[in-house]
Amino acid sequence: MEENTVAPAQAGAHTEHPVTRSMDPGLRRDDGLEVSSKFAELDAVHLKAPDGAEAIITLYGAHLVSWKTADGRERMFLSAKSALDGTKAIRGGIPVIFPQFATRGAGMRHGFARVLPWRVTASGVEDGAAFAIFTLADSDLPATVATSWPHKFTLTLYIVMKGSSISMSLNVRNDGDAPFPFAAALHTYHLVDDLSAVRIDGVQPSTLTLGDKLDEVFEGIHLVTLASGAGALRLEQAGFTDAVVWNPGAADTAAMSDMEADEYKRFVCIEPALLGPATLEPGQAWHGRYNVSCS
Ligand SMILES: O=P(O)(O)OC[C@H]1O[C@H](O)[C@H](O)[C@@H](O)[C@@H]1O
Repeated sequence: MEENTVAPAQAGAHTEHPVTRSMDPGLRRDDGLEVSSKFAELDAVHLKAPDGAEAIITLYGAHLVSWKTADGRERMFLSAKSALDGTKAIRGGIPVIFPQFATRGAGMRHGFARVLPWRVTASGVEDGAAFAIFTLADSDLPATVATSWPHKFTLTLYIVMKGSSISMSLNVRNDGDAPFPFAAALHTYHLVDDLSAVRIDGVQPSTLTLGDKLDEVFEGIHLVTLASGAGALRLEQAGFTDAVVWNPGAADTAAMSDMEADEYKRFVCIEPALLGPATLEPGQAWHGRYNVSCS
């Protein structure tokens, strides 16, 4: 199985997902695999590594809503007012953004992947790490969505974690006979003690700090460090060429129905992204990789 690190992306490669190739044939998979738990009203997979690290991923959006490192510390922000019933995108954790980023296109804001139920196709423990694989394909789309985005594709999200690290790999494959454009991101809401103490390095020549609202795209990103009262995080990305740093600040938060007034002080989004849009040729696949390590 892949190590808990980010390997270089292979844009345009035809390779199968590394875990799918090496998966123990004895593991439960496809329709033999049981969804292990509920998170509020949503079906979810609860990953537990032997060292105590834990993660919860809802099938709705293949959305990681909680990640606790082996020391028991929660690392993800999740709004107390977030919808958790499948009627609206979850506010916090790691939304999967595909095939459109924000309003950069004519489709659904931030795409449909975060608001549709995915399938879990494998999960288990291997080499001391807990992992799960989630899939969404064109055949899973409701007719209204399929009509507005009429392309044959398979999205695969692989999550593996142990100790103080988590790795995610988002793969997009074009299963059709015509090229399609897409954007993708892992819209990570990092939990912090105090937004004003946040220091971000690796996105611009100087350290980036946030006082209030910020919504900025940085290009050519590989390694970002996030320091805050909650410790330091090392964020590595490959395939995702951009990083979006976002916090709504006080005024925008007040206007949001799914956030408490003060909650903006407790997170910063640093989102590995391929804003492109990139074009994927028939039969080709794109791989975006992301690793978060805490110290
Ligand atoms: O409210 P959402 O649709 O979840 O979007 C939340 C935010 O996502 C990204 O960070 C964008 O850059 C922001 O402009 C947007 O406000």
